[in-house]
Amino acid sequence: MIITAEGLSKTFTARGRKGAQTVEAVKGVDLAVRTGEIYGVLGPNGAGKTTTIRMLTTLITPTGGAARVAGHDLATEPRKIRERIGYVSQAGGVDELNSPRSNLILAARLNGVSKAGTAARVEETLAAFDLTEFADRPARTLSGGQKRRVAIALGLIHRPPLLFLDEPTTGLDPHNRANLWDRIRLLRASGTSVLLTTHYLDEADALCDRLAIVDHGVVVAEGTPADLKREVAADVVTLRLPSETEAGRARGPVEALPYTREVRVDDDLLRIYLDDGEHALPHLLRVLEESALVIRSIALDRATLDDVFLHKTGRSLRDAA
Ligand SMILES: Nc1ncnc2c1ncn2[C@@H]1O[C@H](COP(=O)(O)OP(=O)(O)OP(=O)(O)O)[C@@H](O)[C@H]1O
Repeated sequence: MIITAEGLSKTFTARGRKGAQTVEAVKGVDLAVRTGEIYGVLGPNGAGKTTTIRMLTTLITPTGGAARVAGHDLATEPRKIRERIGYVSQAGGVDELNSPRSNLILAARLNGVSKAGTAARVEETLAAFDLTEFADRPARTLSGGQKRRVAIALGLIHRPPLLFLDEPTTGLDPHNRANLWDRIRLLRASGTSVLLTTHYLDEADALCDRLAIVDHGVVVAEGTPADLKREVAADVVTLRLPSETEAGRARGPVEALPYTREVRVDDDLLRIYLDDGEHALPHLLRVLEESALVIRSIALDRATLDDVFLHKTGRSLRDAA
């Protein structure tokens, strides 16, 4: 394991005009991240993802719990941890007035790359992130995607075995997101372990080997994307009925069917979780017709991580975000 955390927690005390207020940002998180995997922490805004990353990267002290990161104890060996990790914050840490090359030279020297080795390391890193062409322009003149690549290159200049990425693709267009996903996969292929936070369902699904879904400072589910979805159901049939009352009326007959795993009513929508939607659908419709229920529309989809979030928290991650 490259990261293990047990009961990690953080309570902030914010002092305002109304006196001191405490916020339990993280409430006892357990994590086990394997060496060489891309591990995702998925959750809505305010779930405690950044706070968790800031604790694991030694930037803030936990209120409770313990962790080992890259082979060292968080409480007693923070300096050793810092030598072995890279961290790319949401803000990115790129000095906009300076060029990618100067940014990288400074990061290399700050992170203990030898003076003699710095020039070659910087050139390699610029090339690996397709930055050579813009290496000497002030970073403020770069596009969002290019700037993000500089930020990640900065986190990797000292070749850490573990990289933390806080919301790496937020604000990027689909092309740049896909490009960054490929780069993160290349990192894994070269043996680097990656912990990233995201609130994008598709990102967690497509990119992460395993993930923790967090909400209100706790882990509500943990596993591979496929296992998490399988736990809920393979398929989701969504039926739109004329009203919420009608949807409620449909619930009983549908719940009674042997292959139904779970049914949710959401306004005039009836969401039915089951394992073989294609085969169940004709039967399902017949049962509803027998109950004289009118169906306005039908959709059959594979279960998503949003269904997992809904199942665990009662809310959709899309709404929660
Ligand atoms: N320094 C602080 N003082 C007080 N409260 C804080 C502080 N930092 C974070 N919080 C609170 O802790 C909670 C978790 O915040 P955190 O930034 O970890 O969430 P997040 O999941 O990373 O959200 P986002 O996706 O918006 O970055 C929030 O309610 C936030 O307002």
